[in-house]
Amino acid sequence: MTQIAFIGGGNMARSLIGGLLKHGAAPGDINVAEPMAAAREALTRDLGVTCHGDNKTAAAGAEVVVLAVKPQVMPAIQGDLRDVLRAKSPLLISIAAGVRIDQLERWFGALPIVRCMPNTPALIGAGATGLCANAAVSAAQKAKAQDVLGTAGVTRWIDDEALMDTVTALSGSGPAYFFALVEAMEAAAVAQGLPRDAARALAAQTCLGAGRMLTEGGEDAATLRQRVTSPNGTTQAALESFAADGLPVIVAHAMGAARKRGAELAASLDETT
Ligand SMILES: NC(=O)C1=CN([C@@H]2O[C@H](COP(=O)(O)OP(=O)(O)OC[C@H]3O[C@@H](n4cnc5c(N)ncnc54)[C@H](O)[C@@H]3O)[C@@H](O)[C@H]2O)C=CC1
Ligand SMILES: O=C(O)[C@@H]1CCC=N1
Repeated sequence: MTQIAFIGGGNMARSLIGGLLKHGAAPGDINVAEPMAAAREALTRDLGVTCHGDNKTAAAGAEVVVLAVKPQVMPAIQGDLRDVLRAKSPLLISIAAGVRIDQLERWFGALPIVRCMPNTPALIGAGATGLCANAAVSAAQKAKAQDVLGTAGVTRWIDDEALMDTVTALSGSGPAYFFALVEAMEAAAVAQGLPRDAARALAAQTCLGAGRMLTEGGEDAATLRQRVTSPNGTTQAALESFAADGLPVIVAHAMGAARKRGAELAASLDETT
């Protein structure tokens, strides 16, 4: 089996490792570098993977190295990894928001690099990941990256790297938009008098059902929306209120802010490295 190293053992690493293990990867083939002792213990206890306090040891011998640290931490790990990466020239996969392939090449060397953007539903195998490769990635390595991220859910290759910040704004951050909408729906229902537990259960199941119809039914969101909307009915009243309050503009602004923040995160790293 492929030896995979994760640099950073936080939320996303845990989600991706969970997916790999569910799809037949052996815990012994996965090494994780994580500076926090409590996080290392939890990863070993819960997932059976081997954890290390230093990045170099974790990455040594790996065929695939997944960089799962915060964007701001990325430049700080180059010193640990540069030599070990040069020696073996593994496939480098970065999941960091904003961080560009040219920056990764500058910090870690001329390696096969895949920049990708997964999301937290990877934890339950329902993730969505956009991937973008540099020219050094072979067809076999592309398939390998697809295998690693594919265990977490749906994958799409993005040819134009500039669009990775849009992928981040759409599916990377998207689960949080969805949760914010659910919070608002629950709060409105409670304000109208519904008990909190009923509001929570009905909102969650509504979202699950709607999500499944989108992914399993083969019809687009507009068609499904129209089917709910009886002429002059309750849904029409709500949707007209959304439109009057500018929902599409609100969403476009929010996704613009997310995309801009991704580019800013990367630019701030150019200033310091
Ligand atoms: N949370 C999310 O929804 C998503 C996050 N991402 C990206 O994934 C990356 C990780 O995010 P999270 O897992 O949410 O963050 P996290 O904070 O849960 O995990 C980062 C881990 O890196 C460790 N770390 C810190 N310094 C380190 C070092 N020098 N060497 C090795 N490990 C170190 C931390 O102790 C922590 O456990 C970020 O770059 C983020 O942009 C990508 C997609 C979705
Ligand atoms: O908020 C963030 O920066 C990360 C990237 C996408 C989701 N979480």
